Amino acid sequence: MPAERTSPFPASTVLGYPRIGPDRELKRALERYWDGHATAGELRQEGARVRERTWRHLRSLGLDALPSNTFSYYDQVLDTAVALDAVPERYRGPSPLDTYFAMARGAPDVAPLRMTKWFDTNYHYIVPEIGPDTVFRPVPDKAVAEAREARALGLDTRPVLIGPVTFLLLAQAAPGAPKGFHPLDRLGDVLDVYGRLLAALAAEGVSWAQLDEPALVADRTGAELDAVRQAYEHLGTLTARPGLFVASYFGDLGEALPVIARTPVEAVGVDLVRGRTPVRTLGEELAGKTVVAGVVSGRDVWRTGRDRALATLRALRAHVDRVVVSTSCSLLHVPHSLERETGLDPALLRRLAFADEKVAEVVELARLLKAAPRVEPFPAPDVHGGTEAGLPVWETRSPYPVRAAAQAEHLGLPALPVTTIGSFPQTDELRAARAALARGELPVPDYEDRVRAEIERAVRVQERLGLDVLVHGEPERNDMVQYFAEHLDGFAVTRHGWVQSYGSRCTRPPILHGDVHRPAPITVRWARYARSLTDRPVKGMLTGPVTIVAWSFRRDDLPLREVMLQVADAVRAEVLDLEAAGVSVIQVDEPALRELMPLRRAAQDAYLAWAVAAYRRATSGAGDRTQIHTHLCYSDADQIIAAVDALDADVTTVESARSHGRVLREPAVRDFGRGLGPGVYDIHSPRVPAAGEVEELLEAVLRVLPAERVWVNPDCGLKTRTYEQVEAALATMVAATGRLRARLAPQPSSSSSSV
Ligand SMILES: CN1c2c(nc(N)[nH]c2=O)NC[C@@H]1CNc1ccc(C(=O)N[C@@H](CCC(=O)N[C@@H](CCC(=O)N[C@@H](CCC(=O)O)C(=O)O)C(=O)O)C(=O)O)cc1
Ligand SMILES: N[C@@H](CCS)C(=O)O
Ligand SMILES: [Zn+2]
Repeated sequence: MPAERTSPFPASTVLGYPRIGPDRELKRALERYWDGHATAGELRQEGARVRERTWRHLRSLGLDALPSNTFSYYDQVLDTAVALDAVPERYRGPSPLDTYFAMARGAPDVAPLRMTKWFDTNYHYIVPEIGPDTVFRPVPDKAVAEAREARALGLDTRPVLIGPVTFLLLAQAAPGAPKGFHPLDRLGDVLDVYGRLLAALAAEGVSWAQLDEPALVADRTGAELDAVRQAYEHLGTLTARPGLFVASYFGDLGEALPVIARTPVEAVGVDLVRGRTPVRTLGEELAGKTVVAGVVSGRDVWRTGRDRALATLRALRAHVDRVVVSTSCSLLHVPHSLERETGLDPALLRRLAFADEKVAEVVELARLLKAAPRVEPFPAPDVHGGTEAGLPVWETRSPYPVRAAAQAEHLGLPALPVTTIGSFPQTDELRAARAALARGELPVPDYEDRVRAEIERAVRVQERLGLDVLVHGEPERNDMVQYFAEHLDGFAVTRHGWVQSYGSRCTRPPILHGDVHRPAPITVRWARYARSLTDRPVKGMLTGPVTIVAWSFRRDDLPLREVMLQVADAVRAEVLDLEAAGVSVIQVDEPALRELMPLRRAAQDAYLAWAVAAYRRATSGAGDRTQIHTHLCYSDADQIIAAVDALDADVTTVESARSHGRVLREPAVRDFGRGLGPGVYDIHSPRVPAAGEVEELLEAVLRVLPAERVWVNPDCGLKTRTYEQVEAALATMVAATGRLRARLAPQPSSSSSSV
């Protein structure tokens, strides 16, 4: 019996912890290695330091059960693919580390695997590729090594892997897989390998393993629920294995709850912050199991309501075998610690908790739970989401065809206009200057001179390469959300509150804690300056209300749609000011539109209705001659193309190259009634695309869309690239466009079918 073999789950834990390091040590080590300034050994040493610090620190905070294998050099989904040896042959390189980074970032002659959003967070994972012929093999090295490493420090840990069902649901079919194949078809083979991974962990003396199954909080088909049953029946009945803890997070288990409850796994993790399942139901279903109760939010920065959390824990304990106090999900999504945030208003500071403070809350709640008398089962208060009405929209724009004609006349652009998404490389010098400005070591006028010089550099490059709609390059911005937060009332920003976004890239999500107002125009000055440098149109560049809210930690005392409305009004005012300053093309980015989408279908239409309304409220003040652009990236735009159309932007640029033109296969794209720019090169990889690749993608676009509505642009902004890479890639893009224009020229009014 597993129960005899397994020691009880300790009283407090977290599902995961930030891994970038309190000073972003891992980020720096990775980038040094990638730039050739550090050896693999030096990178490994830094990794080991980050892990050791994490385990020791968590124990010093009083946490009982420590997770391991939550460290990653790039991404935990990629790590799980490697643990199953699900490595496409084209990536295999001279060393496992090279192979790993080739999958994540590409290599000179091979594009990386697709990267996309991790559920509804701003974290991105690498999408594994599984085909009918993928040969799985257990590679327990990393998980075993980390458990061993911690053991050498005198600390027992619980290795964490992505669970088999979530892993396969998140994977995509390998190129060349037969139509109708889905990675989940390989469940049987994958389970065999998970079994062997678990056996290796048991042989290492590990008493518990955590299998993350966040995919179970979204709607699942009967076949998918059968897969859950099959997976955990199989793994649960293995003899050589640690105790099994299946962790769900980001919502309710819903119909997966009774399925998982009837399998022999010993522990189940439930999200009691976002979940709405009554405690009584959870208790009845999970009676006889250990419940890892996620009462401390891993998705926000607010302190936990102690009394309410304790009441939930006590109610749960009345039903189930054992209650472990935990976070609702990994703490990967919040910054390390408040300790160094000396600049925050003390009144706000008292309301906040970052990862370390949340760990302390978990520990304290476990202590209080232990001390609290047992209660008879009673129903905890149920919380209901309620329905939310749409936002009022102020429609002032004419129908698209009227606007399109006015804009064509006003802008006089060629066929297939070439543009970029907004940012140009953020050079080390620029970042250093901004850091010096923040320290008070660089006077504001000197900093602004540098920004002006950067704008001029970006404009000259674009003119020289022959782009049609220019951008100013966003050099004055540290981040496309933080910059606006710094200029709006109602937000606070942190000094060190870094959260990983993908690989080594991080953001400092602002804290939206009060009513939002725009005290003064934000972008107009720089837009004016950029316009003064050139005769070509320069896009005004704004971040949309959905994205500003999505990428901030937001207040929870107002409904989300009301918070968004306040931000939409601030953006609307900025659009009007840009227009009044003579800016004829204004881009309002909404890359996070898809991200905030509820995971359950029942809530999605209502969300899209008010998210779209917020966007339209922000942009509908613009006159007909003003061309409104929007941009979405990593947004699985194919899934929401109808809502994207409803944004009513004149031009939409979307990610496409990194997902190999997937968006083009979406039937709704053919019906997309406005300008569309499916990205023709992947900016997230240092690789410069070959001319043939760009041209092929453009040809594919032109087979689907009428040429008069096609725009040519990269997948996303260029801030993470170098000028050298950008100039080469943009030159390729412009040259490919020139060749296609020449082929279109004899039939200027015909559609794309001739291309
Ligand atoms: C487009 N994306 C964005 C997302 N979310 C955002 N909030 N912003 C985005 O742009 N989500 C989806 C996508 C992909 N995600 C990202 C996320 C992050 C980056 C990125 O390049 N991040 C930078 C940090 C950006 C920043 O805040 N820069 C600041 C601070 C720079 C810094 O580190 N300064 C040093 C000192 C430097 C010196 O002295 O020389 C320091 O503070 O220690 C700035 O420029 O001022 C990153 O490096 O991770 C890209 C895509
Ligand atoms: N305008 C932004 C959008 C990124 S999603 C940029 O170019 O970086
Ligand atoms: Zn983007």
